[in-house]
Amino acid sequence: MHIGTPLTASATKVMLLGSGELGKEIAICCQRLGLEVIAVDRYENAPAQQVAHSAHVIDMTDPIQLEALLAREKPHWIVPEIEALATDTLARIEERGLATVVPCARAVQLTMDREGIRRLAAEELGLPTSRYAFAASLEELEAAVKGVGLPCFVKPTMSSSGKGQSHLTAPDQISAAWDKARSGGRVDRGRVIVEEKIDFDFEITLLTVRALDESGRSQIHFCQPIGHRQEQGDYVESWQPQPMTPKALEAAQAIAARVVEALGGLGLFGVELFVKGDQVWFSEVSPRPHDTGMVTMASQVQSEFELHVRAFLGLPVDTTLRRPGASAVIYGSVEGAGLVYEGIENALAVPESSLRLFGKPLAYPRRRMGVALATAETIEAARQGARRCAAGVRPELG
Ligand SMILES: Nc1ncnc2c1ncn2[C@@H]1O[C@H](COP(=O)(O)OP(=O)(O)OP(=O)(O)O)[C@@H](O)[C@H]1O
Ligand SMILES: NCC(=O)N[C@@H]1O[C@H](COP(=O)([O-])[O-])[C@@H](O)[C@H]1O
Ligand SMILES: [Mg+2]
Repeated sequence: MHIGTPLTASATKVMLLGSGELGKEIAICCQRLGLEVIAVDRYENAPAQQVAHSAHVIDMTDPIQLEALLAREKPHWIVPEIEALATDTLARIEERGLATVVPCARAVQLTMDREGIRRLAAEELGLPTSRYAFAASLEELEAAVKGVGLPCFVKPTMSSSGKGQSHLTAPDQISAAWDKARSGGRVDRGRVIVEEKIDFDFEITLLTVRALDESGRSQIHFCQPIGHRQEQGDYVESWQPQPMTPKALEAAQAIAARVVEALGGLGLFGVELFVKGDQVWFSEVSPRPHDTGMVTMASQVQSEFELHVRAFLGLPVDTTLRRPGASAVIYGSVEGAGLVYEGIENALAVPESSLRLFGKPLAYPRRRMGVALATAETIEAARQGARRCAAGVRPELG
């Protein structure tokens, strides 16, 4: 299928690389449009694999395994869902015209690595970011922290959801931060980024969609900003819309548009920004739906997942907010296999609430196992609703 033409019987195969909670919703949206979904992940029975036509378990960072699977399945679209992938393999597949990588291989390559996206944003595009430096040894890290200044963050160059991340307030924490970054990322590349801590009023995810218009030209669409609260580098609560000054919104949209245009391709991007008054800093970007954007399943006419799928298929998109909404994370709380949930009747008694329990086969206390969603007349009421709904759900070992 060529982008912009109706779906045809000859191009209907989507391969998801990563099959977590975000992939599960992408899979459902693809299936609603009649596509075949092949869900791939590093472990069996991952959330998207439970709703896909077929599933594979491989090490997606291994180019040989990934290439062999792609050669066997021959998908028309490859939809990366996590960062840790053999992205050079994806670039080769795209170059040879064998499949469309969503949004494009370059965007996936640049964003999998904090160094790639940070250098693009700060050095090539000249966008405002925190001060930063990279380090490849404990000695280099000590020098980098000195240069950037305290307080700061140390993060593995390849990681997400706060994995391997440390917040440093004193020099004697540097060595522990180095060890944590090396062991806690999804892939140890032996390299870390040090970032100055930005003293923001709030942080947002600006979901930005690059889609085709009726004449086949690409166009940028923005969702309303999503506010969120993070603990230990991982999101615990999000809401939409996040009120901000017209100047800050304008700056946020200008930054997001520049980043998304520079990355290229069709799809939805989660642009993470820090805001203080009218001032906005670029933090990072996901070339795919964002965890904080799960709120859009309740708050928007089309969720971030539907927008992603529509955009890469060349279909029309609508980013309209339907009603103020919020999401609150449900953690595993316990460790073990086969989690069951008590209290769902009470949780769902919250007006305008709904649940997404992901079905991850294995729980541990800080693993995200589900989210509660709620809408209401006001943002505050929606946040309260989502929190109450989440608190009502009690994960237990079955
Ligand atoms: N330079 C910074 N200044 C202030 N806060 C920061 C900075 N870097 C990270 N944080 C805080 O830590 C959170 C997680 O950081 P970041 O987004 O870089 O990690 P991540 O592992 O990519 O997480 P995710 O995959 O969930 O986006 C941010 O949302 C923010 O709350
Ligand atoms: N911030 C990125 C993010 O939220 N990614 C989501 O978490 C899953 C991994 O969860 P797991 O670590 O519990 O397997 C990923 O597959 C994706 O859906
Ligand atoms: Mg982030």
